[in-house]
Amino acid sequence: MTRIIMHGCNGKMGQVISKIVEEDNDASIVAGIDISDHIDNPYPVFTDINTLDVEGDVIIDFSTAKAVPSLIDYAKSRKIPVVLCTTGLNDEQINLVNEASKEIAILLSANMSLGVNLILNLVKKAAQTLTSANFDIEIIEKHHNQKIDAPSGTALAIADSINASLNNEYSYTYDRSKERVKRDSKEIGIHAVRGGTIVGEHSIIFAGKDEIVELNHSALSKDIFAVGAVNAAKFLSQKSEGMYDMQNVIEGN
Ligand SMILES: NC(=O)c1ccc[n+]([C@@H]2O[C@H](COP(=O)([O-])OP(=O)(O)OC[C@H]3O[C@@H](n4cnc5c(N)ncnc54)[C@H](O)[C@@H]3O)[C@@H](O)[C@H]2O)c1
Ligand SMILES: O=C(O)C1=N[C@H](C(=O)O)CCC1
Repeated sequence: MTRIIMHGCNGKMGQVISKIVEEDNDASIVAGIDISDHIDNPYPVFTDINTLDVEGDVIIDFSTAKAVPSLIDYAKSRKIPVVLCTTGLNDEQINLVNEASKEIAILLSANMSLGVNLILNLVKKAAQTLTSANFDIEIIEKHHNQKIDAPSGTALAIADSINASLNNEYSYTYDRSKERVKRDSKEIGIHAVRGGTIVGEHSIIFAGKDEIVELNHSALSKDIFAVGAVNAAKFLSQKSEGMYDMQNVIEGN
């Protein structure tokens, strides 16, 4: 039985995970943490992480980037692994996470779904083949109107995966309205759309002379992220210090 502490338990993802775990015989949520305590949960909820006195095997985090430093401090002090799913972390917060992974197990992933993690691999092959024939690369992501960060963590992870396969020679362009110039061949355009209840859509467009190759992923419910996060929590609860990602969970190593 994996004992989960749910950080951000009263948010949209925290509540989806709470439902998924209720039907899971191998996991339970033993405590939640949320600065907003307006929901009745079947586990105790703490509004301040430093008052949490319930033992757990792993923390799942879906909160906000600002909450990450105190979460990491707590996890280090208790030696608890963290599945970090919050997006929009700045460089300082990412450095903090990387440093902490020398002491505890951390799994950092902008997208917990199987499909997006497959796409992170597929884009590498597509980018290598198509850029050698001068194809341009653009990424469009669409999310609900409650999302704070833009572009999505997933769009950035896809761009990073492509760029790594191209010797990190590409730069990212987020806004074409500022300059009246043609696009550079070594750039990846990244564009965000926000509206309604769109769960999450990502399109990677490779546009060449007279042909276009497009890879698409559509999330039809938040359950796909929750299932991935619970699988990751079970996996990570058994691991010692280090930095992990969803590839480790999918491959079981
Ligand atoms: N990795 C993925 O697969 C994935 C999937 C969905 C969402 N996300 C990311 O997860 C994050 C949360 O998404 P959401 O849709 O659940 O957002 P949400 O706004 O519905 O929930 C966030 C929750 O965190 C709580 N919170 C804020 N500050 C806190 C603090 N200091 N301590 C504890 N709790 C705090 C809020 O009160 C809220 O209940 C976002 O960054 C989002 O981009 C990642
Ligand atoms: O709903 C969100 O917020 C999501 N955020 C992640 C991102 O920023 O990539 C993953 C998809 C859902």
